[in-house]
Amino acid sequence: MSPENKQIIETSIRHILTAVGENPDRAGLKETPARVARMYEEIFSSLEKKSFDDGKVFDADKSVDDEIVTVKHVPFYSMCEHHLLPFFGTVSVGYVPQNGKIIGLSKIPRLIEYVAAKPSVQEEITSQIGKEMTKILAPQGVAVVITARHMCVEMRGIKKLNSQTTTSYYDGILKKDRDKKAEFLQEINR
Ligand SMILES: Nc1nc2c(ncn2[C@@H]2O[C@H](COP(=O)(O)OP(=O)(O)OP(=O)(O)O)[C@@H](O)[C@H]2O)c(=O)[nH]1
Ligand SMILES: [Zn+2]
Repeated sequence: MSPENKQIIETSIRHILTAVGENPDRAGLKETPARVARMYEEIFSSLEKKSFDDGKVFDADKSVDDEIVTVKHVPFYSMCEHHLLPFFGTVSVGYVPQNGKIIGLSKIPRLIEYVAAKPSVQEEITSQIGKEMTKILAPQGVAVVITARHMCVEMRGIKKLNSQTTTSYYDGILKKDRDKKAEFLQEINR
């Protein structure tokens, strides 16, 4: 983020603090605008990256095409685009390789972090992760299941504490083949 844009955030946070009735110059708040600017740079970092460029792919033996690769319950944090409050939970990603192409296992959590690091809604990050997996690997099939808690639902408004939202995206063989889909779901629910 450019120094100019960080300065804009700092000034805006000062305005917000004043508008809600706070004194932005009191000791506890003095550093807050700069802190918030640094935080936004971090949690919205993917807005400055045009695309995900860290999906290392390996060529493995073709027999891997008979497997379902599942990386499950990866924690994530994002910010809802309606209220700029956090929503967070876990993501499980499964795919069936094609032509022996497999992705480095750490790259799936990296992809999740990339997709989540911007204002968003849960449904969109679910399908974006699935579509990125397809772009990187051209697998026979992909599945993404996200379960999350939304602070905008829990701490304000309707105030439904501990409620959870689940979203899922299926493509290819994991959409069409009931047995494969059931195997994936059994694995993530085990
Ligand atoms: N579908 C979906 N909705 C979301 C997500 N995050 C927040 N929302 C919802 O976005 C909606 C925004 O509704 P509005 O009526 O414009 O805003 P609001 O007056 O603050 O709504 P309430 O939260 O009902 O008080 C709310 O129903 C939120 O629960 C998300 O990831 N997906
Ligand atoms: Zn919200």
